[in-house]
Amino acid sequence: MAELLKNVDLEYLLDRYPSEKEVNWGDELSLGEQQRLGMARLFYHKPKFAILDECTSAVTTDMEERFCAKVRAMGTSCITISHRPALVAFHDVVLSLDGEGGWSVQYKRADSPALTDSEFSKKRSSETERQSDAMTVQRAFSSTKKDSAFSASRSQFYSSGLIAASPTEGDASSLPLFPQLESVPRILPLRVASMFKILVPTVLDKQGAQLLAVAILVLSRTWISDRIASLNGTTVKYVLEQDKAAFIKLIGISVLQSAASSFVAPSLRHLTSLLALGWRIRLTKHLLKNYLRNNAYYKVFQMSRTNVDADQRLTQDLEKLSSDLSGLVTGMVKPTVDILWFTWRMKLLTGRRGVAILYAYMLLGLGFLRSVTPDFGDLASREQQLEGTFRYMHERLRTHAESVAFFGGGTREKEMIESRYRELFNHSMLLLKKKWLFGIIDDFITKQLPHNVTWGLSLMYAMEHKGDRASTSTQGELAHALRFLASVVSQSFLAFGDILELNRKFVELSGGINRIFELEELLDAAQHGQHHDDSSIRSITEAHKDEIISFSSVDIITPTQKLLARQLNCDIVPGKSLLVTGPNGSGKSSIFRVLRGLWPVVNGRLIKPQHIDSESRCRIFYVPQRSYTCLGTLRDQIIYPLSCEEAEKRALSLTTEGHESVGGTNILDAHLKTILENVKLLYLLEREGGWDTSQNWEDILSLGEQQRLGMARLFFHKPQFAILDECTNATSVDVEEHLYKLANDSGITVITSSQRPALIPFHSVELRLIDGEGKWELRTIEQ
Ligand SMILES: Nc1ncnc2c1ncn2[C@@H]1O[C@H](COP(=O)(O)OP(=O)(O)OP(=O)(O)O)[C@@H](O)[C@H]1O
Repeated sequence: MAELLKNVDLEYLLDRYPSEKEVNWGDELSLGEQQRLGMARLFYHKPKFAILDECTSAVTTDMEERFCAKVRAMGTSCITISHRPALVAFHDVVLSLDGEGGWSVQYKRADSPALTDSEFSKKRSSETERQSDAMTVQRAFSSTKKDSAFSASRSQFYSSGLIAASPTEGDASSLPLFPQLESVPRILPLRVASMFKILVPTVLDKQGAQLLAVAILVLSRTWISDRIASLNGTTVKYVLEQDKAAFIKLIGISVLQSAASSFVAPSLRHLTSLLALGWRIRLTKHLLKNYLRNNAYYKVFQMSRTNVDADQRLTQDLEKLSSDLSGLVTGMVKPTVDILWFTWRMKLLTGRRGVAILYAYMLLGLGFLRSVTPDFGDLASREQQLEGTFRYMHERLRTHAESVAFFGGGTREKEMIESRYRELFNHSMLLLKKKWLFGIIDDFITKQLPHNVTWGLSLMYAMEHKGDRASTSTQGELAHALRFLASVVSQSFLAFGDILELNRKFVELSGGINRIFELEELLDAAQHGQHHDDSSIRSITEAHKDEIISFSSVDIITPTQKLLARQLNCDIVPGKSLLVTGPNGSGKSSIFRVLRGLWPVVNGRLIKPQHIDSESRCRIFYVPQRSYTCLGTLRDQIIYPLSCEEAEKRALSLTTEGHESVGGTNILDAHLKTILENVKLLYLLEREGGWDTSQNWEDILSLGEQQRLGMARLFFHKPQFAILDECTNATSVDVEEHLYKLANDSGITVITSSQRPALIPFHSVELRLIDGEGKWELRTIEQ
């Protein structure tokens, strides 16, 4: 394994991750590192044929060359999809598709005539834009036919002068600490208190009124149960006395009571569900407020020490918590009211002695049950966590379905999913077993044994009852009282059982509360951390001429405390674009993370214009390495992160007065159409059926198309500074140059991370990250 990693220059990963601990590789490795790991996988499998689909677009040309040479030496035939003309030297056949049904095959044979420049230009005049894209690689193929090496890179035509460099030595132990996202956990009662503040801020609000209605319905249900219990006893009395008239009257009352009971039970269920829904909305709103502010979602996933499954907590856990809570309201009010009510009834029937016996039994039972109750809170919380992991595995498969299918990795994925499922299954089995065993004891103490107590109390009542036992009326009275007593005692025990059940529910609920409020505290910490970081970033919001991005002695450090650039000093002024270069994993994207405020400035000073100016225009816009398509229409893809209304307003503000009658949407669409034309994606508009088509854009657009859409987004926002993080590496060199020219012409100062020499002419300054261990150099690019 070490040898394989050495082949792809990744041996340092062995030191960085010495233990077998599971790491979120997608988050912690740069794209170039991931691509190199992919190549290591290829060297491990040594196949006869390899399909390489733009899989080295983020590594340097040198490294790519080495890979190709090694794959050849292995005897593997490659089918490569690439926009890099340099790669054609390693291939014998080129298949060019023009995206409009046309294709051509060129063989690398010494006797096959190469297309001359004049032939290319002749061909070009009859080409559509997309066909001309396809010619780039063909041209490169023709020109490298006889060379085995790469053509000289354009970089050699540029000279450079040193402006600044990293200090030579540095003390690793004096590195400032990367602040981790951490919260001080609060104790459960405090968490419960803040939950109630969110759920029921005042009795007069909607949820307060619903709570009150639930309490009233519960009270009436107890009263009706009492009436029914009393009627039960009276029926026996009238049957013994054979009093027909009284019996019919009783039936009438009973029908009325049943009707009331039928109204109360479903209404209570309905109100409980309403309450749960209302609470879920409140809690979700409360959490989302902080979750989606100041990039807290990013910090929770990337910068917290613990693995927080925020998605699971915000969805399923929240739903369970709110329904459990609303269930608890009825579950709590009912047995409390029942116990009080029936104790009073009991006292009337059996006096203090009966009540004392009942309570003595209840307290003993409760004490015993508490001592044998397993920790259902922890068990339930662990179950929710395992459910979250299991769902995450399926989500990952959905996101990476195509890559997994290309690898034929179904069996391996099945194993991984099954191992998570087994964990969940085993835990659920354990929980079920504990619930079953506890249920047996619980049932015995709260439901079965109490019969004996009932009998004891009945005997006590009968012995104390004075009267002529031979007379029918006394017998009827006694029968009535005994049935009533039995009902009262059994209702009391049911209530007692409910109270014991409450104990279990409380413990379970505490698990849910802990999970949700742990997230709430982390989000809170993320918000406060943000303020703290901001204080070290001085945002300049003065006149235009002062707008500048300036790093002064800023250490770039990863969350795992690895130094990438020591005391970086670098100024970016409008009109002087910066090119950031360096090997994979040297920290190019990390500088952008610090600049965008995702990672904190741990020391030194960073000056940058405010992200959004007073006219809500973006000053610094970021086009990421991994393209992002949002949910929504084609229009939404370009105007993201603005909403349609905001974009229309902006389009209107850009136009002259005469256009106002045309309408915001039309003006916006006309503007967007020009942008699509510029990034050579106009065909999408026709193909997808207009601006309002909603698609799963990530799946239906190729990577290159997604990258061009990303650039269209940049041209729509037209910021002062644009951070372009290898965001055009899946497009052809021609298109890439065209896009950079457009950015230059639009007055956008770009800060680019790229491995492509062709982009050098578009920049004035180069920041070289030399070894990914802190060394850097700032150089001018002289053309
Ligand atoms: N969230 C993180 N936690 C820990 N380490 C990280 C994290 N993100 C990046 N790194 C590490 O920091 C180093 C620099 O990463 P960065 O993404 O800045 O590289 P890069 O120069 O942009 O690479 P590439 O050319 O491959 O895109 C890498 O070694 C990477 O593994």
